[in-house]
Amino acid sequence: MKQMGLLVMAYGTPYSEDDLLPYYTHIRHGKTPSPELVEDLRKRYEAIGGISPLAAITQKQAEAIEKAINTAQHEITFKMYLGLKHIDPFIEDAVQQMKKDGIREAVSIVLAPHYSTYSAEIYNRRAINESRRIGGPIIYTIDSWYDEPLLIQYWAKHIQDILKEMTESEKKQTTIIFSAHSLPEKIKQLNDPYPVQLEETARLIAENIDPVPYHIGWQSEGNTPEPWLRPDVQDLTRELFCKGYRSFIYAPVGFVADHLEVLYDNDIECKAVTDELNARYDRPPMPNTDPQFIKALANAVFRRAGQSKTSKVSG
Ligand SMILES: CC1=C(CCC(=O)O)c2cc3nc(cc4[nH]c(cc5[nH]c(cc1n2)c(C)c5CCC(=O)O)c(CCC(=O)O)c4C)C(CCC(=O)O)=C3C
Ligand SMILES: [Fe+2]
Repeated sequence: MKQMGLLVMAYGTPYSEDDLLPYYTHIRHGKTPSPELVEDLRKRYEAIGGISPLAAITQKQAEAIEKAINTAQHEITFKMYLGLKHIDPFIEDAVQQMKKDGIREAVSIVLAPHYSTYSAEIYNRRAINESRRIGGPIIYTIDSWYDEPLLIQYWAKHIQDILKEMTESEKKQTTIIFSAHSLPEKIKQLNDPYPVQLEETARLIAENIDPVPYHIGWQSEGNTPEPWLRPDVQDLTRELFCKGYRSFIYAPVGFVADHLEVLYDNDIECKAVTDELNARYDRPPMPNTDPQFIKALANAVFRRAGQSKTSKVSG
């Protein structure tokens, strides 16, 4: 049977408080953050329980994708390698390990559904550059998977679960806020598909649930002077409250796991706004290792492996 590498790439999170400074410095391209910024970040991690559950979830997601894809088909055996953006094991480490293990071809997937110049493009470029540098495996990258049917179904099911508990009059005052991580506004000039892909994810999910008005927002914007994509989800909540909405369903579909951006920026910061306004707050569970969600990723990987074969035969 054919063997291929499965390179699963994700953001990474500190494993302990000691990792906080090097991790944050890496995110800032090697610039040491001020003590105030570090303290602010430390407090946010503290508010969600000390450190993030993300490290364990990412590991479990990666193992689950490997298992799902090796169980679902018997043409190719995939061997999983985890490569992180901002902490070890780094993407480059994973590519080196694949080479050491004699892997000649690999499919890579990023644990973030939408393509952007700040996410998928960087992950994929780092993997391919390292492989070229060391003469490692050919890596078939996946740009995005924001419209995978099982991803859409996952969110639709969990939003519908919230809607079906509401009375008709409650539902009439409800809106859904679909969101992703904000990025510097200049991505629009680069024709980055990120905003359009988020809209498409929202539209597809909305098609599969009871009709409720929905809006697009951005969250977790960075601490820099340049303009970021807006509206921010908290500002948007106030604006929509003024328009008469009294119940808000937050669907942070740009993310796939329980981590700081969701557990703090949604569950603490957005919740503080809805509490202040005396409005209802709901946030569906994150996909984490939900089997249907994992299958969505396995499907995307398997399709890409198939394309690699055809492109080789024809090219
Ligand atoms: C697009 C995108 C995603 C989604 C796609 C993907 O997943 O790749 C994402 C995910 C995540 N971002 C994360 C953590 C952080 N991101 C930061 C800062 C930044 N993110 C950015 C972008 C993104 N980030 C940007 C443009 C900055 C500013 C950098 C600068 O200064 O130029 C900072 C610094 C402090 C702060 O700004 O809060 C932290 C701590 C965690 C882990 C959470 C945990 O540990 O639980 C996750 C999953
Ligand atoms: Fe980030």
